This record gives sequence, C-alpha cells and structure tokens, in this order.
Amino acid sequence: MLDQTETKSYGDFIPRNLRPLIDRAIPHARAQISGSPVVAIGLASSGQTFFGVNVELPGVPLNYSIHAEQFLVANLALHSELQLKGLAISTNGYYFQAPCDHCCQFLKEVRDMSDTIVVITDPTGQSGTFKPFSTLLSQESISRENVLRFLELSYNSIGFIDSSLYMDICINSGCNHLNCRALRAATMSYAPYSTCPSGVALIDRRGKVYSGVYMESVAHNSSLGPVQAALVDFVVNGDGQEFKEIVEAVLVERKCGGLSQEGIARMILEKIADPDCIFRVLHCKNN
Ligand SMILES: O=c1ccn([C@H]2C[C@H](O)[C@@H](CO)O2)c(=O)[nH]1
Ligand SMILES: [Zn+2]
Repeated sequence: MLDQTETKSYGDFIPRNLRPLIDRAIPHARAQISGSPVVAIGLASSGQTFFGVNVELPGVPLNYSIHAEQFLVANLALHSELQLKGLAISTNGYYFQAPCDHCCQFLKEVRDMSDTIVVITDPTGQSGTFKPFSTLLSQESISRENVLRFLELSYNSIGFIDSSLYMDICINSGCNHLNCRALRAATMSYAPYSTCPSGVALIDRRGKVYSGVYMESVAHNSSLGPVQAALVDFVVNGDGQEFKEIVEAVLVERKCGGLSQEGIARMILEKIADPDCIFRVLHCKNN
C-alpha cells in the first residue's frame, strides 16, 4: 500500500523519484477489461504526493470507468487537498504520458490547474520535459470562470425530505454511520452546473465505511459519479478487497430537473457489489 502520509520523503517530482511510486501504485489498478493499468501521481499543494489508478467495472459500460487522473483528484478530495502542483502519468514507471483528453477536461475543474507541471517523457523514457498543463489544452475546450472549483470547500445546504430520517443523524461530524457519511458527502459534493448534489457511502463486510462526493465537469460526460468517487475511497483504504465485499450502500441526492444518480448507482452496484448488497436512496431538498 502506498502510504499517503510518508510520500513527502520521495524528493523532487522527477521521473527517477516517481518510478518507485508508480511501482507501488500499480497493484491497486483494476484494469481487468483493458489489461492496461494506468497510474497518476500528483504533487498536492501541501507538498504531499498522492496516487490515482484506473478502475474498470466489469459488466458495466466502459464510460463508467474511473481514469487514473480522476481517481487522483478524488483521492486529493479525501485528503482535503486543495490544488495540484505536479502531475505524472505512467503505465510502467519509465514512460510518462500526458493526461488523456477526457481527463484534461475533468482536470480543468481544479483551481489554477493551468500552472500545474506535467512530467512527460519520450516513449523510451530517455528524455523528458516538464510542461505546464495549460499547454496541453486545446483553445476551444470548455471552461467557466466564476464558479467554485474541485477540492474547494463547497457546501450545499440540503436536508432530507423525509424529516424522520433526522432521528438517526449525528450532529458530530466524525461519525461513521452510513446515512450520516452519505449526507455529509452530498453536502460537500461539487455540482455547480446541475445544482443536484449527491454523495454515496458504502460499507464492507467487515464494517468499514467509505464515501465519495459527486464531482461534476462543465462538459457533463467527464463528471465523476458519486459511486465511483466512493469506490476511490474503497480502493485507497479497503486493503485490496474485491468490490464484492461491499454489502450496503446509501445514495443521498437532491433530484432536480429530472436528473438523478439513482439508476446508474443501482446498475453499477448490482454488477460489482455483493449480490445481496442493500441499496438505499435518501432524497434531499434545498434548506
Ligand atoms: O490517460 C489515461 C488514459 C487511459 N486510462 C485508462 C482508462 C481505461 O481504464 C484504460 C484504457 O484506456 O486506461 C487512464 O486512466 N488515463
Ligand atoms: Zn484519463
């Protein structure tokens, strides 16, 4: 397991120092469909280094896969990081490639991403450059200026429609109840374009809880769904368990304009979680 707290000691953000990190992150990738594990290593604004890996979901359409770059951003969110100073993507630790176009669009949602340094090498890994992320983007790619960004403290003031649910919701924010964690995730989720926040909490057979916040992209299709975001927590903190060990899941969402995460969340969990996984949906409204 790549320990997220000791990575500061790896030195400068250069290929030689990144290789051991890539090697240690690769076993976390779940690439059963493509057979191509991908790792993204990110230098966060705190100075700590984080990883992302690609996660493919057998039985689920390919477009619900989690890219290594998306995983990295969700991992930064789990660790309350605000920005990405450096980015390196590799399949083998030798050749470092640019983020894919889909992820460039996703990454644009991170504040000051244009200044992020991306490590890129030639295909032999012999020579490399450091390029600002802005130079990788096409001029036309969609962006919006005056909105909050990924990883910033978004706070959606939402509450359950069914007020009886509050009987079991904790005021204290450190608890691990499934409903509480899913409500907190939805509250912190990033949905400036649809204004439909959502969050998911999962529990494994051993009783450990994981959660994830929905992360929306202005280009819509490159958004990261709340189940996928919670799966990132599961891959980072779940000790390598299979998704089949997920036995219960809660989605908290504010449905608006007919938009809902429920159908996709249920479809993904039916395919990957324990066949008897309980799935509950708790609906919210704006406070
Ligand atoms: O930049 C990239 C390109 C591809 N992939 C993943 C998606 C899929 O799981 C696999 C094959 O494309 O690699 C990434 O994670 N990042
Ligand atoms: Zn990608």
